[in-house]
Amino acid sequence: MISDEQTILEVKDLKIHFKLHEGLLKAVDGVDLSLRKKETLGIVGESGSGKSVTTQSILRIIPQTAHLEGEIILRSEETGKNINLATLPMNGKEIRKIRGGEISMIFQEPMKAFSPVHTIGNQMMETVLLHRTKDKNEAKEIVLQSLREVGMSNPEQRFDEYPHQLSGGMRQRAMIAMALASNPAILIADEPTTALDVTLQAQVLELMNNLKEKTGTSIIFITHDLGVIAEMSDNVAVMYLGQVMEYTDVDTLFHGAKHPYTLALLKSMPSVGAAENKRLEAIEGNVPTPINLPKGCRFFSRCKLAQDGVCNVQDIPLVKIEDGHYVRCVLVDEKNRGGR
Ligand SMILES: Nc1ncnc2c1ncn2[C@@H]1O[C@H](COP(=O)(O)OP(=O)(O)OP(=O)(O)O)[C@@H](O)[C@H]1O
Repeated sequence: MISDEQTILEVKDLKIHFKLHEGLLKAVDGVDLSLRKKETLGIVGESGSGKSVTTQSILRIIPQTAHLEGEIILRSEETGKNINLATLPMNGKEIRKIRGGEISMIFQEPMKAFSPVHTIGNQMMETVLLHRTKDKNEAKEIVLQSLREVGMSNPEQRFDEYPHQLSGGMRQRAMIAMALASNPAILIADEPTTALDVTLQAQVLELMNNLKEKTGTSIIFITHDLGVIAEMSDNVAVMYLGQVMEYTDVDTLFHGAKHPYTLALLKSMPSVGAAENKRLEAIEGNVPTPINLPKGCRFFSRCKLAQDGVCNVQDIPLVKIEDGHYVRCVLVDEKNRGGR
């Protein structure tokens, strides 16, 4: 994965396991990611692939019962230091300063971000006073400016309103305004538009892209929707059962993907302007629970190309097949070597 002086976040061999009665659930099992300045990294995969747990671990908001291993290195511009977020105490001062400061998060459900009993303005003020300025007048100006930037009509009035008084779309905008008011280096967006109708979704995605252009914030965008990936991402990590199966730039994802799982996801995606009779192929079967998984490729049980004795013998590494393009599949790896 590209890692250079532009890299601001690096996740190395991240593992998040939960001890359950049924066995060890490996929600995330050896994930590497890298995020550069001004980059949008899309993370895509079916439900249960480990997208949320991966990104929640960056902010250390996973349950205390989770066992976390690996490194999450933030190259902090604020302190000029490399900080391993994986080793910070979960509710310590350092991570609390980073949460909502250098790294902000937005969710599918804005009510998760807001408390119902405080006004939008007060909640945003609290964030700004904690992370940007101690001056109340200046903080209020920053809050109003953020509300204006996300296209909120009548920001002065919105300032004094409670979250439930806003429409769904406006709440989503308010949540983005709150996340950006602290001027974060990184914004993590976990399915922020999934609950919105198509028009609102397009508006919110455009808004995020515009704000990113303006502020230079890097974004990690989680979705199960490849259409959204196309709209938002520079690079993409395709996840399945706690592992990155393919990692590449967005053009290569749509025009030169190699992993059978990525190809299956692409075939299951309705494409705009496609012939009406184009058949969509759902991926057969369900994502298994990641407990007591057999050796070998995680996608083995659902892969149409799977070869017994080849794909299920040993764990498969993520292999670089070209600059910036990584694939976790022995068949692709063999073909690639043979082709040289
Ligand atoms: N607190 C928890 N305790 C036990 N298992 C968990 C916990 N949180 C998540 N998991 C399991 O970890 C795996 C990954 O979950 P995660 O929510 O990260 O997937 P996801 O790709 O984000 O899915 P979705 O798109 O549905 O949010 C799943 O098998 C899930 O059941």
